[in-house]
This record gives sequence, C-alpha cells and structure tokens, in this order.
Amino acid sequence: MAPTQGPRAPLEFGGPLGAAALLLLLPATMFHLLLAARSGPARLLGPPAYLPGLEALWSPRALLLWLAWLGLQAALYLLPARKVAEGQELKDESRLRYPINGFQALVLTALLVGLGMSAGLPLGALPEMLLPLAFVATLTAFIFSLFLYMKAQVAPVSALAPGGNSGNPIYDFFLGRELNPRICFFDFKYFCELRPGLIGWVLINMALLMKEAELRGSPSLAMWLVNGFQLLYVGDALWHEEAILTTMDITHDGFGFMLAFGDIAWVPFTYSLQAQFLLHHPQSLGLPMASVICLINAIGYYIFRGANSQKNTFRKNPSDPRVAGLETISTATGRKLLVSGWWGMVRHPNYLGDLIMALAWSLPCGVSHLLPYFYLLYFTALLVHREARDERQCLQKYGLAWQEYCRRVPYRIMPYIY
Ligand SMILES: NC(=O)C1=CN([C@@H]2O[C@H](COP(=O)(O)OP(=O)(O)OC[C@H]3O[C@@H](n4cnc5c(N)ncnc54)[C@H](OP(=O)(O)O)[C@@H]3O)[C@@H](O)[C@H]2O)C=CC1
Ligand SMILES: CC(C)=CCC[C@@H](C)[C@H]1CC=C2C3=C(CC[C@@]21C)[C@@]1(C)CC[C@H](O)C(C)(C)[C@@H]1CC3
Repeated sequence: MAPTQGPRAPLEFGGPLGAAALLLLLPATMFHLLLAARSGPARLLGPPAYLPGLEALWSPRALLLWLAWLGLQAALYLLPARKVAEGQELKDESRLRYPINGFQALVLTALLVGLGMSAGLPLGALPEMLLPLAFVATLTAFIFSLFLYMKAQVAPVSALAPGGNSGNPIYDFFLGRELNPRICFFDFKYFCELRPGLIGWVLINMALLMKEAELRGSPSLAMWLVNGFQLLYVGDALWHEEAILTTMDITHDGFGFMLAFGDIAWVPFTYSLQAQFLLHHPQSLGLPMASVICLINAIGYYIFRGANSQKNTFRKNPSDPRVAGLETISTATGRKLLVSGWWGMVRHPNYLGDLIMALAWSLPCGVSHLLPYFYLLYFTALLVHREARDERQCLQKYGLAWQEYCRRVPYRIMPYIY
C-alpha cells in the first residue's frame, strides 16, 4: 500500500475519473494539433483529415534522436554551473540545491546545432519527423511517470507532495506523488521543466523556419516574429532560471504524468503550433501590422517580467531599494504581501502579461483560422484554473491577511474585467 499523507488534500482535476480522462485527452489533443497544422483545412474543431498508422508514428531514427537529445540536455545540466541556488524550505526544514546553468545550456545547444549544421546536419528535415518524435516523447512520458510513481513508494513521507497521495493509483500517477524526485544532485522535475522541452521548442521553431526558407526562398516575416517572440520567452525563462524555484510547480505540485508529459512532450510539440501552422499556411504580413504585433508583445513582456521580477526581488530581500518603498500587508506567517506596484494592480499581473504575449504569438498567423489561437485559449483556461488553485493555497497560508489583500486588490488577472 502506498504511503499517504496526514490529512488528505482535496482532489483536483475532477478526481480519478478526471485524471483518467486527461491521461488520454492530453496526448490525443497534441496529436490532433500536429495533424491539423499540416492539413489543408487546419481545423481546430472537428475530426483530423486522416489518422496516421503505426508506421507514421513509430521510427527508430526518431527514438535515437530523442534519446540523444535527452542525453545532451542531461549532460549540459551536469556541467559546472555559474551558481548553485537554494530552493524554498521543505517540510523537514532542509533546502535543496539547484545548478543555475540553464542559459548556458541554451547557448551551448545553439553552438552545437550551429556546428552540426555547418557540417551538413539537415535541420530542415526535423519538421518531417514531428509526428514520430511526439510519439516517442509521449511514450517516454508514460514510462518515466511510471518510474516516478514507483520511486515514490520508497520515498519518506516528508518527501511527498501535498496532493497526489490520495491512494488512488490513477490519480496519483497523473498528479505525481513525490515533490522533488532526485537521484543524487540530479533533480528530475527542475531538469524537465526548463531544459529538454523548452529548448526543444526553440529548436523545432528554428527547424520550421529553415524548412520555410528551403521551400519559399526565405522565411516569412510572420515566421520571424513567432520565432523571435518565443525565443525571447524561452531565453528569459532560462536567464531567470532561479525564479522557477518559487513557482507552484516546484514548491507544491508532485512530479507525475501531468508535469512530465507537459514538460517534455506538450511544450515542444504544441507550443510550436504557430510556427507549424505558418509552414503549411503561409501568411503575408505588412510592416505596419508587424509593428503593432511587436508592440503588443513588448507590452506583454514588460508586464510579465516587471511583475515576476518585483515579486522575486521582494521575496528574496524585502529591503531591496527597488521594492522597499512599496506598500505591504503583514501576515501571521511573518511574510508580507505586496499591495502596490504591479501586485496592487491585479492579484496576478504576471498572468496578464503572459496572456498578452500569447495573443502576440498568434496574431502573425492572421485571422482566417482558429487553430493558431489554440495556445491563447488553452493558456487562458490553464491560468484561470491555476489562479484559483493559487488563491486556495494563499487563503490557507495567509487567512485574514489574504482576505484583506483580495478586498484591496479586487481583480484577479484583468483590471475591471476578471
Ligand atoms: N507558459 C506557460 O505554459 C506557463 C507559464 N506560467 C507563468 O509562470 C509564472 C509563475 O506563475 P505561478 O507559479 O503560477 O505563480 P506566481 O509566480 O504568480 O506565484 C504565486 C505566488 O506568489 C506569492 N504572491 C501572491 N501574491 C503576492 C503578493 N501580493 N505579494 C507577494 N507575493 C505574492 C504567493 O506565494 P508566497 O507568498 O508563498 O511567496 C503565491 O502563491 C507566471 O508568470 C505565469 O504566467 C505558468 C504556467 C504555465
Ligand atoms: C496541459 C498540460 C499538460 C499541463 C501541464 C502544464 C505545463 C505544460 C506547464 C505548467 C507550468 C509550466 C511553466 C512553464 C512551461 C509550461 C508548464 C510546464 C514555464 C517553464 C514557461 C516559461 C516561463 O518563463 C516560466 C519559467 C515562468 C514557466 C513556469 C511554469
């Protein structure tokens, strides 16, 4: 019998039934999107134009390439880091240590890919392999999650996550049981969240850009914008790698199928949807419209980065001159809550910025199809759900002080709307 934790956390995602449905629905959605992007009608809703047979999904070459990619990223993770950061305090009052070398991994990967290309590596052939690559990534996520589930059987109770330990195997497999599964210094969740999937996303985008250049003589302006915006997003995440140590995924959620599949399969193969769409459905974009889209992305990035940095600076050192003048509310835990600056505008200004950027990533694809707007729709649902989960946790943590914060900052994500 799996060890369960003290008082049981309320079940999320519709409990075991919801988790079972998501285990099938998430991979099915990812394959639907991959097929729809390359089909003529590019329909988001409605059946795909064709169903691929096993021969289109299974390729030993894709498996080799995928394993080589995971191996390369793992090797880069183990290289000496410019800094080793400490995570949040755990239940047993210890803190884990994490290497800060994600940006270095991005740069080294770019150099290696550049070297490979100059030696004849056909990056433009990658778009043809997206289906089999997504298939092996999905298989890996299932097998890896099974390993994580088994590993948690022998983990001490103090290492388990608050959710994901209900005793129902399907629910716990989906949500994840252990908070920070590791082998020695190698932290699986931290590695997966920022390396193979996020850097893989940029590489797939770049391959789609190269393929477009091969097909049409040069990449389109729309393709350049999508590549540029998403590279900025990934580069920013890796540059501010340490900030991930305070996110809900690292501090609260167990590592199970949801995050493993999300990190290594969902992110690279669905977040590159706009570039996939553009390869098969070229769009002409004029300079005035491109400038407006750049402005929208810049506004989104400014809010996203400003809000995330303000909170991280405040959490690290509340007397830092950049945040010392901001108004705060004291809580019974000794920690304070910001009520002015970005966090006085809405209760999740970072989500607002992220959503504005999501809009800017879809606009270069025009308005003839709904498909490239999938990311915006999915992301809105994800962030609204995430915001509700975070509110519940904050109310539990901060009680009356949180209620006071909600009274003073009544809007959650969008001022005067939500
Ligand atoms: N591209 C993608 O697919 C995804 C992107 N994201 C992005 O990841 C980033 C991190 O998001 P996420 O981890 O959800 O949450 P946040 O970074 O918003 O962190 C929420 C936590 O911040 C602290 N907090 C809340 N309000 C205040 C306040 N007023 N003053 C000080 N601290 C406060 C609380 O923790 P405490 O008090 O304990 O510090 C709360 O639990 C966001 O920018 C989001 O947009 C997220 C999910 C998916
Ligand atoms: C539908 C499904 C499979 C859900 C799983 C959700 C995950 C895909 C996301 C949960 C939180 C994420 C974050 C990022 C990527 C997506 C996932 C893993 C993130 C790494 C993207 C870059 C950002 O700058 C970030 C570092 C703030 C962010 C952290 C959360």
